Amino acid sequence: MNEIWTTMASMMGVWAFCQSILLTVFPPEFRFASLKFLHRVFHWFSAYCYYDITEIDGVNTNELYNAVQLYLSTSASISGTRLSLMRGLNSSSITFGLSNNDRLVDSYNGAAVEWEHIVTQRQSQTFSWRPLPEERRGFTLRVKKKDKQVILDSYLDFVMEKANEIRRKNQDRLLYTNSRGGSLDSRGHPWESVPFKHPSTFETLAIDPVKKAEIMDDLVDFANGESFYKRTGRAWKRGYLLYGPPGTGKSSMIAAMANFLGYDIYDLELTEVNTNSELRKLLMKTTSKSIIVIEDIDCSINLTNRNTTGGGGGGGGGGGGRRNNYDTASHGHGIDDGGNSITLSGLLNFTDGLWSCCGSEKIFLFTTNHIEKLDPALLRSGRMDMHIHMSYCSFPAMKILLKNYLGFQENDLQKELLEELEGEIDDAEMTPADISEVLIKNRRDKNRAVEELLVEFKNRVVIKRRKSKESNGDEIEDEEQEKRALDTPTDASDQLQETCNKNGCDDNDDHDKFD
Ligand SMILES: Nc1ncnc2c1ncn2[C@@H]1O[C@H](COP(=O)(O)OP(=O)(O)OP(=O)(O)O)[C@@H](O)[C@H]1O
Ligand SMILES: [Mg+2]
Repeated sequence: MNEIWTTMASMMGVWAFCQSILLTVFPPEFRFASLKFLHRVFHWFSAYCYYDITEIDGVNTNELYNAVQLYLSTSASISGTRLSLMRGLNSSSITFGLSNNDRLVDSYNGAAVEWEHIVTQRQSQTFSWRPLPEERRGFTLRVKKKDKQVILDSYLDFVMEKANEIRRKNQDRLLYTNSRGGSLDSRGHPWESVPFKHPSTFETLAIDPVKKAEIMDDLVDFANGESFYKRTGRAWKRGYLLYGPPGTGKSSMIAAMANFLGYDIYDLELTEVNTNSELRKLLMKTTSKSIIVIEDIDCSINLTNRNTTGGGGGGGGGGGGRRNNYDTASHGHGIDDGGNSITLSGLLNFTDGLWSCCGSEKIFLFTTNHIEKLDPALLRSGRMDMHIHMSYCSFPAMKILLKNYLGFQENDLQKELLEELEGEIDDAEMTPADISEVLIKNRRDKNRAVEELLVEFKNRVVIKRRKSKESNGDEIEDEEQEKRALDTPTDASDQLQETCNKNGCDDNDDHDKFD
């Protein structure tokens, strides 16, 4: 090792000596050409080659730079003497880094490499579409020429992989949003992020335990499926569609999935994105091991017609915004996309096209309250691999809520009470959100909470029966009116007119009915 350093030092000495001779002896016009020549000769005889990894590559942030910085932070913490310490906004731990113009030696498969961190002031602001940082930062990697191949083939991949591992370990997971639409910030990112701290997990999620186990197994298979996806020639991604009424836990399920897998979430607000190419750019800037979510897909843009480029059509809940009411949303007609020209085919390409596999290990997750409004193209296998119905609270799911909210185990409750609850719950059609409200309200008195829940179930069943009786009554009345009209031919046209006025049909339909 010492010998290498001695040789290096003497070569550097020779190089410096030659440079000083050149600068003093030769006239200025020869200096540049001679320096270039000497430089070449020096590198020709040198046993090393050098690679520069700059922080900003053109206008984009160089991910390799960030990865190297993070990777070196683990080695630097052990061996460095002068280190810069960092704690990221979203990080829960401190990382170490090389100070400006400091060096660090690393080894990989028996090959020694040297990293140097180089920071210089940016001379003058060159023209750019966005402001660039004041400092120009980069790493120089020095590798022996004989080790060049091994370093280029696998060391840099190893560095990237290790950096991702460190990032996941150090950093709290992030929730990204595209609130700026598709425009980029000064480091070229279209996404803004905040720490993701949603407490929902599969333990707290009240859904049927068999369904829960199935979903968890599917997620584990996906996360461990790198070789499977490679072998079968499929992009390493999976699509889930969560559908069901509001308050059944669709958003809670997304958070539980992210917490279970340790993935970041990209919450894509489609109404903020104007074009298909903006959508593609957003996708390109998502990282691996992430869940890309589009909530309320039926309300985001008009997705019922592949050829429609926004505006008109019958897709959503109106206004391009989120809908809050399950019942009223179903009557929405048309949609004003406010200049949004994303098409269904743009979205399909986003989830399924060539671009969807940039980066890997990504989950696409759509939610909707109205699965019947979605285009079949969006639902076919391969796009949305698993359709998960989030339904009204079932008896097994209710037991999970009783346990989580009140600390009840199954044996803590009287058998008769449990049976009564079981008998009513399906007819009551209450969502887990409704049930948890009752439990939270009465959580100081557990027994009262359960009694109140039973009362609520019974009330709902009564209301539901009354409503269905009323609507049945209306139907019977209509039928009887029509029958009377047919039985008394002289009054028929008047009677029918009355029925039609009530139901809103036009003159042409009348003839069909009579026929
Ligand atoms: N299956 C569930 N398990 C546990 N808690 C639930 C479940 N469903 C709903 N909740 C509770 O109800 C609240 C609302 O649930 P959530 O936002 O996940 O419903 P959602 O299906 O996404 O509704 P929306 O369709 O309106 O977006 C949450 O705070 C959560 O605590
Ligand atoms: Mg939701």
